[in-house]
Amino acid sequence: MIRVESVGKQFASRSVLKNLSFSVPDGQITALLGANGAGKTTCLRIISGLLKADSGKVSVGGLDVARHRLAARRQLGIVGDREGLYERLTVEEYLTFFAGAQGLAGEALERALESVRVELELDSVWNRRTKGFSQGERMKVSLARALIHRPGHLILDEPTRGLDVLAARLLRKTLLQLRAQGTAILFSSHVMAEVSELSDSVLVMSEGVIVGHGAPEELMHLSGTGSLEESFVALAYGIKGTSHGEGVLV
Ligand SMILES: Nc1ncnc2c1ncn2[C@@H]1O[C@H](COP(=O)(O)OP(=O)(O)OP(=O)(O)O)[C@@H](O)[C@H]1O
Repeated sequence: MIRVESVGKQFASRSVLKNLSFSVPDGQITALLGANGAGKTTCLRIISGLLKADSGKVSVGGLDVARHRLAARRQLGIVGDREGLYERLTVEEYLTFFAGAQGLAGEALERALESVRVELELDSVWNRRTKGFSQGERMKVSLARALIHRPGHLILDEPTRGLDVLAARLLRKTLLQLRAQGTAILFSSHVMAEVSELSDSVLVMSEGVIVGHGAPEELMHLSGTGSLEESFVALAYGIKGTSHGEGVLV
């Protein structure tokens, strides 16, 4: 489980996260929605230990991220929004490097490599240098890197951005398999169809606070709207959509 408790963050005295609290249970997919600039990436970076919160606490698998950063990171896979691949390395070399950094060696390392190669359909690029990789190829390698040590928790920042239909489908299939294996998954997205299809639970963030939390159907019911998109717009912007797509302030 990932727990975010009363987290606050400011940039140059501007509050970006305000007393934020939520949890991401094991074996569930939780979506984090919000308008541009709502604070999603900041929140994901704090959970990942890449950024320090000014106040509050984050734990991953019971480990406080600020106090036990490395141990918490071992329990976490991260697919970020600006992934750097080492362009001179082949996929196999790149993943071997990260697997080594996670303490994998010998047979365990071989098994881990084999497992992500098959699961993420990496055969055709396995021995290619990553320079010039397409968006879909980059995503698969990033996901393989995140999963190489089989973490119990996975965080993804807009993972389907720029992906074609097949790559997005492979990603969704992988996330559903991981959920079935008990992984706690948190992903940010702007794509409502994908959020509806994948999520057990949705968090709607607006200006650094959670303004809605529940199963997609619950949010639709609570906001009295007929679709997740309208429900999101009502919660995140305070605008209730009409059947013509126009909006009125509530
Ligand atoms: N390092 C930083 N320094 C100053 N301000 C920052 C920094 N990082 C983020 N911000 C600001 O914090 C706010 C939240 O940014 P964040 O990237 O978390 O939003 P987001 O919800 O992920 O947006 P998007 O959907 O556009 O990716 C924005 O106003 C952004 O400009």
